Amino acid sequence: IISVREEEENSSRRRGDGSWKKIKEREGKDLLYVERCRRHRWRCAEVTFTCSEEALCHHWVITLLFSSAGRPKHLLVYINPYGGKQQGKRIYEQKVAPLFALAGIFTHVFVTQHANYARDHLRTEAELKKFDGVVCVGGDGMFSEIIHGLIWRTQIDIGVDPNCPDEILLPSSLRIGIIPAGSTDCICFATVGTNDPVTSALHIIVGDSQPMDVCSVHHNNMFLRYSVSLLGYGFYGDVLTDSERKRWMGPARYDLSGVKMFLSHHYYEGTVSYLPASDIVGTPRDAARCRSGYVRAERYEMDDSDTEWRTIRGKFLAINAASMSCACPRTPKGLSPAAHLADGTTDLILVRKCSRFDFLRHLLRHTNKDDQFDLTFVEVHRVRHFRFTPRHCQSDSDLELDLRENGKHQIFSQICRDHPACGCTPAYSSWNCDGEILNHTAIDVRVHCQLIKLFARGIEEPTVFEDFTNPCAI
Ligand SMILES: CCCCCCCCCCCCC/C=C/[C@@H](O)[C@H](CO)NC(=O)CCCCCCCCCCCCCCC
Ligand SMILES: Nc1ncnc2c1ncn2[C@@H]1O[C@H](COP(=O)(O)OP(=O)(O)OP(=O)(O)O)[C@@H](O)[C@H]1O
Ligand SMILES: [Ca+2]
Repeated sequence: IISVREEEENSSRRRGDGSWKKIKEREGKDLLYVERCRRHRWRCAEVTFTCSEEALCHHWVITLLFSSAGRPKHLLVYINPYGGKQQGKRIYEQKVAPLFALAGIFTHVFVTQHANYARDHLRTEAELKKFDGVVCVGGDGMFSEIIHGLIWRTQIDIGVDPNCPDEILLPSSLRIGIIPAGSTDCICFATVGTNDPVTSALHIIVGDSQPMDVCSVHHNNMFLRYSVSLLGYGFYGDVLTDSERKRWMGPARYDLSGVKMFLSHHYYEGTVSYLPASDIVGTPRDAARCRSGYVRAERYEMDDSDTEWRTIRGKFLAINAASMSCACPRTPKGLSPAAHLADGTTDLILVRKCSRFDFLRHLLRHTNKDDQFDLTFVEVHRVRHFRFTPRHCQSDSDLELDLRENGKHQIFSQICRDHPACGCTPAYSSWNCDGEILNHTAIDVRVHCQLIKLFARGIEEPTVFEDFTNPCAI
C-alpha cells in the first residue's frame, strides 16, 4: 500500500462483490496500492472502499498505516542531468516526485553540477542523520558515486582506514535507491528485474531492502575504487575506454565501441591469482538464479586461512569479475547468470585467446539460452579475493621463467610490446570498474559481503505474482 486518503467527493459508482467496494461515498477511503505488471514492472493503482461502521473503517486505516514500518520518510536525492539520454531531471520530476509526495516522503533534492558532486557531498557535507536513505537518479556511474561517498564516510566516521586492504568495512545504515536514467542501468536491472523509474520509486516507497556485496580494489595498499557489478580487463576495459570518447552518442556508444573492439581482437598477457570461495551455496554454472528472498543468513567476513591460492598465467581476451549477474537490457541473463547479489563472492570469468569466431560464439551466448561458459577457452571460478598482474609488470624472475618456458617467441613478443608502432597487440588494457576506468592495471580485489543495502527486493519469480487478468499486465 502506498497511501490511504480520505475521500472527499460524493459520487456513486457500480457496486462490486466482496468487502472491497469500488464505490465513492462520503466516508470512502482512497487506497493507492502497488499492482504487479509484466516483466517485473510495478504500477500504482487506486481503489476506493467504504465501510458501514466508521470505527471499523478507522481501525482498518490505522492497521494499514502500521504496516509502513521500515519505510523511508526522509530521502536525500541526487539527480544527474547528463546521464543516459539526459532525461534524469524530467524522469524524476514527472514520474517519481509525485509518487513520493503521495506517499508522504520528504525529499531534499540536489541536481549535480559536475561529476563527483554527489560523492563529495556525501563524503563531507551531507547531514546523513536526517535521512533514511539516498536516491540517485542516473546510471551505474551515479550509483557508483553514491556508494563511494557513503562507504567512505561511514569508515572515516568510525575510524576504519579505507586504504588498508585488510580492514573489515562497516556497512552504512542508509539504504540506496536507484531511479534508472543511465545507459546500462545494470545494477537497477539486476536488483529489481527491470529498468523502469516508476517501479524503482515504488520499491523505495514500500521500503524494500536488498543487501549487496561490494568489492574493494587496491593497488599496492592504495585504495582505488569499489565495484558492485563488473570489473573487466581486456574486452570490456577497451570498450569503455573507446566509448568514453563517444559520450555524445548516448547509450549507442557502447554498441559501436563493442563492434570496434570485437574487430580489434586484442589479447593481453598476465597472471591471475585467486582464492576460491569455499563453503558456498551453488556454483557459477548452476541453472538456479539469484531470486528475491535469497540472502545469506547474515553478513559475515570469511576466514580464508584454510584455503589455498591458485594461479593462472596466460593470454586473455577478457578477464571479468561479476559480483552479481550484471543482467541488463543488452544481456537479460547477465555476464554471470548464476551470480548472487549478497553471497560474499564474485565470479571470475577468464576468456583465453581464441579466434574471432569463437569469441563471437561466446558473446552471442549472452543473448540466448546457451551456456557462455561451456567453451574450452572460457573458465569461471567463484572467488572471494583475486589479484591480477599484467605481464609487463611481472617481476624479473617471473619474466625469466616465461622465457625458459616459452623460448624465443617470448623475446620477439617483448620487442613488439616495446615498439607498439609495429601494430601488434598492445601490452596492456585498462580495468573497467562499474563503468569507470582504473588508473592501475595491477590490482588486488576483495569481496565485502553485504556491505550496502538497496531499496529493492531482488528479482521475483514471475509465475507466482503476475496477474494476467489485470489490463496493465497485457
Ligand atoms: C553479437 C552480440 C553480442 C552481444 C553481447 C552482449 C554482451 C553485453 C554485456 C554487457 C555487460 C554489462 C555489464 C555492466 C557493466 C556496467 O558496470 C558498466 C557501467 O554501466 N557498463 C559498461 O561498462 C558498458 C559495457 C557495455 C558493453 C557492450 C558490449 C557490446 C558488445 C557488442 C559486440 C558485437 C560484436 C559484433 C560482431 C559483428
Ligand atoms: N552534473 C554532471 N555533469 C557531468 N557529469 C556528471 C554530472 N553528474 C554526474 N556526472 C557523471 O556522469 C557519469 C555518468 O553518469 P550516469 O551513470 O548517470 O550515466 P551513464 O554513464 O549514461 O549510464 P551508465 O553508467 O548506466 O552507463 C558518472 O560518472 C557521473 O560521475
Ligand atoms: Ca556476489
